[in-house]
Amino acid sequence: MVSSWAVSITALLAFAVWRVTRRRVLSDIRGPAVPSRLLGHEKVVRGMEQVGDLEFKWVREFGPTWLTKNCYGEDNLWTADPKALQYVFHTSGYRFSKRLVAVEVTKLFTGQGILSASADDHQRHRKIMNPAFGAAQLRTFLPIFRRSAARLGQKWKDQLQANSTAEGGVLNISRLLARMTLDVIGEVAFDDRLGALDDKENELAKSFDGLFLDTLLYPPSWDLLFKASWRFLPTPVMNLIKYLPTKEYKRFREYLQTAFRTGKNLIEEKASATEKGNKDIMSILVQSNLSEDARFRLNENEILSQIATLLVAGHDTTANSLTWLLYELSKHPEDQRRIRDEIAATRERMEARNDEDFSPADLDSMTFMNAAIKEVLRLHPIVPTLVREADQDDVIPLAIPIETKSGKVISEIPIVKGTPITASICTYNRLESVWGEDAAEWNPNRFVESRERTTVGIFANLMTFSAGIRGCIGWRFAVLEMQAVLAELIETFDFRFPDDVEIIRLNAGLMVPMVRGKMQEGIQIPLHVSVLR
Ligand code: HEM
Repeated sequence: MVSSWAVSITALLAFAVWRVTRRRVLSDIRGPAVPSRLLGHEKVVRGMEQVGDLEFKWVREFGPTWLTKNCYGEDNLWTADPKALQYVFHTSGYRFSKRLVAVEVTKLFTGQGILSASADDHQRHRKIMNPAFGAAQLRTFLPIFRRSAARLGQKWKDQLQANSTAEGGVLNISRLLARMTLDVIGEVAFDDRLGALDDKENELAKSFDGLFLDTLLYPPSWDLLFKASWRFLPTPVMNLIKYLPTKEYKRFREYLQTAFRTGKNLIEEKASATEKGNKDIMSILVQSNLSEDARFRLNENEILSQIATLLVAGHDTTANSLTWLLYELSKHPEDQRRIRDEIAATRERMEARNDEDFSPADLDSMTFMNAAIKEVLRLHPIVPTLVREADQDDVIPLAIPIETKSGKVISEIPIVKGTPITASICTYNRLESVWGEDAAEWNPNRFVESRERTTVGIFANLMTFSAGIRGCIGWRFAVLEMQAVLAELIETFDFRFPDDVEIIRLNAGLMVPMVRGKMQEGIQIPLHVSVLR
């Protein structure tokens, strides 16, 4: 009896010492001085003048893995280390969950969809939706991407004619690009003409305009502290958060209601027309509701939530990336010309075959254009950070060892359950050890020259689409859409960066561009656009 007590106490003591040691390792990790006991680094991080500026500075000072404090003194382990990122997001499966705050905020504008689902539900959602995003299904979308890009081109020509000269003038390229990608997701996913490009008053597009600027840009201190306290609130109280009367919660509520209303109309219109075996998104969603097998069933709320999710995740992301791409090409006319020449050569081959338009293989064959797409996803990742939390005690492996405060050089970091890990995607995408000395510069050639690289993420060794089982389901969709739209726009227009404009990168949930000194005008990149054909 006495000996079993002694064994239990010894085991408990050993466990306590082991956990304290783990915590001590974490507190030995270097990081910037804490600016506020209550807010930790959260206020300075969310208030950064330009996305990534502080992280780029910290990586130079501490190496690619460092420690900051969250609100109420919670430790936050940041990493841009390729091995650590691959471990957390890919190798560990579901062992690193999304944090409660991220899940609850996501629910405010997407409901109970794939983005906010926890492990078991997520696996079910993903299994149901995966077939709609396969390579074969995607090929069938290409004509819609091309037609939509041509309609956007015509809109820009009309605007130029109305505002300046038929040959050219200055346009804010981001606004109609977002409207076009919204129409694309409507047509491709739900076989519906949302009409966002033609109708200025389009209800869905208007409920989306400036949504993230009004909700997630520069949160005040009280909001950071309030959200940090959510983990202590019981679920029934959490369920009331969406009814809070502040601007943030009101705007999210309005968007979700509009998206659900749109979704209900779509289901009513399309339900009778979908056939078993069809792999388009709407058919898959409608059929999943009828499934008798619980592993493949989505209830109505989940279907509406997937529609709300895809409307958000499937349009602004690609529009923003295309905006940054045209921005870089306007600043690098020689690269723009090289892409135009490549398109012209591919068009010649395509016409010699008597084909009417580019095939996916034609688009894939444009080496430099594809390098430019990869380069913009590297340099301007529109999701600059992702946060996860360890579901159990674990050890994070590092490819690039770091020196601790006590002078040790370590290549593994033991952590305790609950430790938040912030993946600095924008920093990983610019690590000199991975991308070379010019990692901070625009240089698509890095993707033309084949070099040995680390294996991280789902596309081009980038973290821009995240990695692993929760990585972007729409990455192939996004890449094909970017190829199709870019080829159309570069053939039709010449883009030049205007004098006296400075673009800044801001974190409004997604990384968005604004003009310095004109933030009240919202998201924009004004470019000088001239018509070529
Ligand atoms: C350049 C464009 C895009 C970028 C950079 C991007 C990036 C991302 C990232 C970083 C995630 C992970 C988010 C997280 O862990 O919280 C994600 C997830 C997701 N994306 Fe994308 N995305 C893009 C385009 C698209 C498109 C076009 C679609 C749909 C048509 C889409 C649908 C989704 C969905 C449904 C998820 C959730 C996946 C899951 O949880 O299993 N995305 N995306």
